[in-house]
Amino acid sequence: MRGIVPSKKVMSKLGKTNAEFKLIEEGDKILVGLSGGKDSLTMIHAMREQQRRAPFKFEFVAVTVGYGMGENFDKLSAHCKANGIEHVIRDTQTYELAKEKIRKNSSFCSFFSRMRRGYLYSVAQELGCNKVALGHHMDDAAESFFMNFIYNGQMRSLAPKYTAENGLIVIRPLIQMRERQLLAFVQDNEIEAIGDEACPAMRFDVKMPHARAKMKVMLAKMEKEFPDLFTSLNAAFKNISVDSFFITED
Ligand SMILES: Nc1ncnc2c1ncn2[C@@H]1O[C@H](COP(=O)(O)OP(=O)(O)OP(=O)(O)O)[C@@H](O)[C@H]1O
Repeated sequence: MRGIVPSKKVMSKLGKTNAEFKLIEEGDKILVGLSGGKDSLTMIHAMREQQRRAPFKFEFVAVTVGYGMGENFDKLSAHCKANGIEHVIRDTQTYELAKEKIRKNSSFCSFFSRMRRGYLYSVAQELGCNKVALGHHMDDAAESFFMNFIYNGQMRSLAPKYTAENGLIVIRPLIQMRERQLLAFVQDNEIEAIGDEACPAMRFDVKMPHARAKMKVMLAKMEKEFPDLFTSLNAAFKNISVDSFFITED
């Protein structure tokens, strides 16, 4: 089954990122995290097409983690089925476990994300996957970079590939793509994506993820002033002069 094919630009970025960071390799079995948002939806279609084109064989399965909030994933399942993509749904008690945090009005956004990551890893192991793919893109990497810089005093971003403590390899095939490319993919193909309001943190009137929203606004302003900002950031993330920072000798 051919299914929906992402644009040439998306496929070429995926191919280049794959080759550059050796993300997908012969014999891989990859768990692809599918939230139902535009990013992970683009990712499953791009990987499906990559599987068709690549001269090597790999398998993948889309996995959706529910938060125990009565989410309905029927449409998402039907979409995967119609496009010949294996889809596994796992519901969890994350919401129940997070209630205490919600009562205390403390940040539970990161709690959801930590719990989700843990579930994704255990499902990956259960399904015999050696890699986990996440749909983060260049805008996410830039926002994370500036969030860490401004709020935490750290120089960190989102790596295209790393090995988690449990030995699973985490890959981010969309990391060199812009968010607007992913939005265009779902719009052009009239794919119904879950919007930002589906982020569990947005469902409660407490502690919204202000920091990320602020970074988005700041980056948009900077990009207006410096149109090549993201191209530069992408290059800078590969061109790090560690020696030029304040490193102590011991
Ligand atoms: N409920 C979920 N089940 C499975 N994987 C998920 C889930 N939520 C997020 N992920 C994975 O983690 C990645 C990053 O999550 P994040 O919350 O930043 O994305 P999102 O805003 O839901 O975006 P997206 O548009 O990718 O779906 C997603 O792209 C997806 O690969």
